[in-house]
Amino acid sequence: MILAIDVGNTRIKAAVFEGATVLENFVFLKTELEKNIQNILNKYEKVSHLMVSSVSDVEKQSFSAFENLVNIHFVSHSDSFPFVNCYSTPQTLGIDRMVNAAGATLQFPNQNRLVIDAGTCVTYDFIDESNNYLGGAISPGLGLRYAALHNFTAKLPLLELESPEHFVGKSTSESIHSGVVNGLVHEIDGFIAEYEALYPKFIIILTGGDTVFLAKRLKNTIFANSNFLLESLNQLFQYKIKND
Ligand SMILES: Nc1ncnc2c1ncn2[C@@H]1O[C@H](COP(=O)(O)OP(=O)(O)O)[C@@H](O)[C@H]1O
Ligand SMILES: CC(C)(COP(=O)(O)O)[C@@H](O)C(=O)NCCC(=O)O
Ligand SMILES: [K+]
Repeated sequence: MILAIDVGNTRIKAAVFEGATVLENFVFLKTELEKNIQNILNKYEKVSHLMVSSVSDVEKQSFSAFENLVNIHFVSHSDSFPFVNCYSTPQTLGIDRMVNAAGATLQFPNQNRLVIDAGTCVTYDFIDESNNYLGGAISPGLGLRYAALHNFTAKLPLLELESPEHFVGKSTSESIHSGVVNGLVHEIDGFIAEYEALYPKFIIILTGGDTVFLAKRLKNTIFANSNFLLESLNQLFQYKIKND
């Protein structure tokens, strides 16, 4: 049994896997990391390995309390991945993006793939059919867009994510909701259209905390799976066992 842990910039997501099956999902804040991991390990005594992806300041030492209980693997740039990394600064590529790219490569062989991860940031990652990881884009996520409008202006309130009622915002709050939500939806549709001009055929995977909210608003057919990064960690673990 393995416990996959995804430390993002907003929160931590974790899942216990038995083979390819998810037994349970967990979400918690990094301030409650130790307590939550301890509870999970108490409940699932058969967990033998932790597979961790972190893009936050949570490092390997944060798990030192569990070193005697389980094997801990922190995914790093020096691991082997099932794709050729064509990023010009491979050492600065986000580990979460590499894990998503690994999952896309392993789960959807021999095709072009675009992974969109809508979390704190929205990341776009493209892996071609020859398993070359080409790169992509980073833009602010929904929460970050709301926060930025408030934090960098004098007059804009901080609003919670809401579905815009009108495309033409008729008040300050309607304008903000339209700008943030329609703005990101158009961005994603626009990116997909640009990739389509370059690659006639590719599959699209949407993941991250805003998957469900965004999926129903997009034009294109996509695989929407909030759990894709955790599932990719599990697949990368199996890949590691075969290749080490
Ligand atoms: N309970 C929640 N707490 C925080 N964000 C949430 C929650 N539920 C949904 N979200 C959405 O998830 C996004 C964060 O996604 P997530 O993938 O968890 O981020 P990260 O991996 O960067 O920590 C936010 O933009 C927010 O809109
Ligand atoms: C872009 C990110 C901040 C996304 O983080 P997230 O939204 O998953 O919390 C992360 O992938 C990162 O720190 N990347 C490093 C820069 C790069 O990928 O080029
Ligand atoms: K992301």
